[in-house]
Formats: sequence, C-alpha cells, structure tokens
Amino acid sequence: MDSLSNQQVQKVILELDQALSSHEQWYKNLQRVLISHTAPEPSDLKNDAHLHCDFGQWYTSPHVQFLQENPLFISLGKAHEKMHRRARHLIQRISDGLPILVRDWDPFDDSIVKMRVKIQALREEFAAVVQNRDPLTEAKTRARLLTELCEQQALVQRGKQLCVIAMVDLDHFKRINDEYGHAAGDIVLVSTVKQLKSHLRAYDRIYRYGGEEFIICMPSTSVEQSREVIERMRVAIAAQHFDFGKAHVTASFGVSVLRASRTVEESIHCADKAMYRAKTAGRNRVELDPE
Ligand SMILES: Nc1nc2c(ncn2[C@@H]2O[C@H](COP(=O)(O)OP(=O)(O)OP(=O)(O)O)[C@@H](O)[C@H]2O)c(=O)[nH]1
Repeated sequence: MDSLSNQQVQKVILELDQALSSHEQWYKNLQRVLISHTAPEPSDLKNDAHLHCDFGQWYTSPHVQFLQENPLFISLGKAHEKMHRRARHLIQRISDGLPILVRDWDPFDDSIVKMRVKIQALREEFAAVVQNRDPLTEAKTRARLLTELCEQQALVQRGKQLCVIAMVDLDHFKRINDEYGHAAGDIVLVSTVKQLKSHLRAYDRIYRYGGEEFIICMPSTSVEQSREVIERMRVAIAAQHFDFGKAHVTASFGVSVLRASRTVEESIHCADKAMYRAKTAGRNRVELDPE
C-alpha cells in the first residue's frame, strides 16, 4: 500500500464503501427472498455466486489485484465466498419448500457479520495509510518515524538485519521561498520526495522529519550499498528543473546506522550531525556518521 498515492488510496476507500453498501443491498434482497419468498436472483443459485454480485465484481477487478497478497483482502475474499455458499443453501431450502434451520441460519448470519468486520478493517488499514502521511509530500509522518524505527531497531538488536538511516536536508531552501514564493517551495518539496522515492526499494521508507528535512530508512542494507543509492539521490535532486523558474535545488545528506548499542534517537542524532558536516563542508554532499 505504501507505493500508492493518497489519491489512489482514497479511491480504494471509496470503492470499499460502495462495495459495502451494495453488499448491504444484496443482503436486504436476500431477506425478502427468505422471508417473503420473492424470486431469488438466478446468479445467487450458481456455484460461483460470489463472483457475480457487485462486491465479487469489485473484488476480482484487475485494478485491486495489487491487494492479492494482503492477508485481510485474502480473508475477506474467503469470507465472502463462504457467505454466498451458505446463502445458496438457505435459498435452496426455501425453493424446496423447506424451513430454514437454526443450524443453517446461524453460520450464515455469522459470515455476514465477519464480512462486514473485515471490510471495515481493510478500510481502516487504508485510512491509516493516509493518516500516517504528511499531506503535502505524502512522505510518512514524524510520528510514524519513531514507531517504525523502533521496530527496525528490534530486528537489529536480534541480529536479524542492518538498517541504514539518512537525514536529508534541502540546501538554502529559505531562498527558494523568498525568491519564488511559498507555493514554489511546496512544489520543490513534493518533487524532491518523488525523486527520493524513485530511488528507494519497496521496503525502504521516507519520513518528513521537519519542514525541509526528511529521513530515509533502508533496512537490510550496508552503509556501502546505501551510499551508492544516496549518491544517486543527491545527483537526481540537483538535476531537477522547475516550471516556476531557474531554481537550483540541492540537498545535504547525513548517513548513519541503527545500532544495538544505542537508542533510535541517538542514531537519528548521529545522522543529523553527519548532515550538518555536509552543510558546513559546502552542502550538496553526503557525509557518513563516523561512529
Ligand atoms: N514552502 C514551504 N516551505 C517550508 C515548509 N516547511 C518549512 N519551510 C521553510 O523551509 C525553510 C527552512 O529554512 P532554514 O531552516 O533557514 O534552512 P535553509 O534555508 O534550507 O538553509 P540550510 O539548511 O542551512 O541550507 C524556512 O524558510 C521554512 O519556512 C513547507 O511546508 N513549505
């Protein structure tokens, strides 16, 4: 989900809301069939009924296939299929003039509840993605930074992996705002995060630490490997062109690693110190934490 833009995430949330409401409509019709003995939807009697309702159509549509490995999405699909199987059995009994037994109704009712809960949980998962992002740049928030770096630190402490962090600070950013206006400054921030993201792997993270300061987290990477990537980021930032004017934007980088022997805050501080060395050494450069 991290690779999706806020707009894409909002679109999925809207679709989930629509899927939930069409599912409720389907349930209402089913109740009519079961209680008032109105004619059932022919598709509800098919073995693959779960593929024919509006929810099933959404669930199998190509544009949500990126969710195929999401555990909640998978279990929602299973709950939905099971619910249709149970509904089919109930419709069948009514069509055969038989009463609905409690032992058939209860599991069906249970699967209806489970499905609603899972849709809601998936919706919340998506909503949290947006909530945990800075609205301007869509980098993760500083609040997430500490939580997620502590998780990485726990892996480092258990000897499971290395984790590099880099502090990125735009150079003389105030001048951009002063010369071209705050809106231009915003464009630079958004574009810079896009550049940084384009060099990251799926499991790397970028956080907005302050106004024009960002932290990159690169798990399972050595300092040597990450340094090459960060160097490419530095070059990409300096090569940006903007429609609003001839602004030359550069950034200074301070690289550090999470260590079992120090706290996350201390590692961030070391990255910060390295970044300040990059500033004092002339900016537009990458410095490593010597510790
Ligand atoms: N446009 C815009 N500007 C911001 C935002 N957040 C912070 N800033 C500006 O970022 C600027 C940061 O300025 P300084 O801290 O002086 O740093 P700098 O000019 O980049 O100088 P050095 O870091 O020393 O290279 C300030 O002018 C802030 O107003 C934002 O969301 N949008």
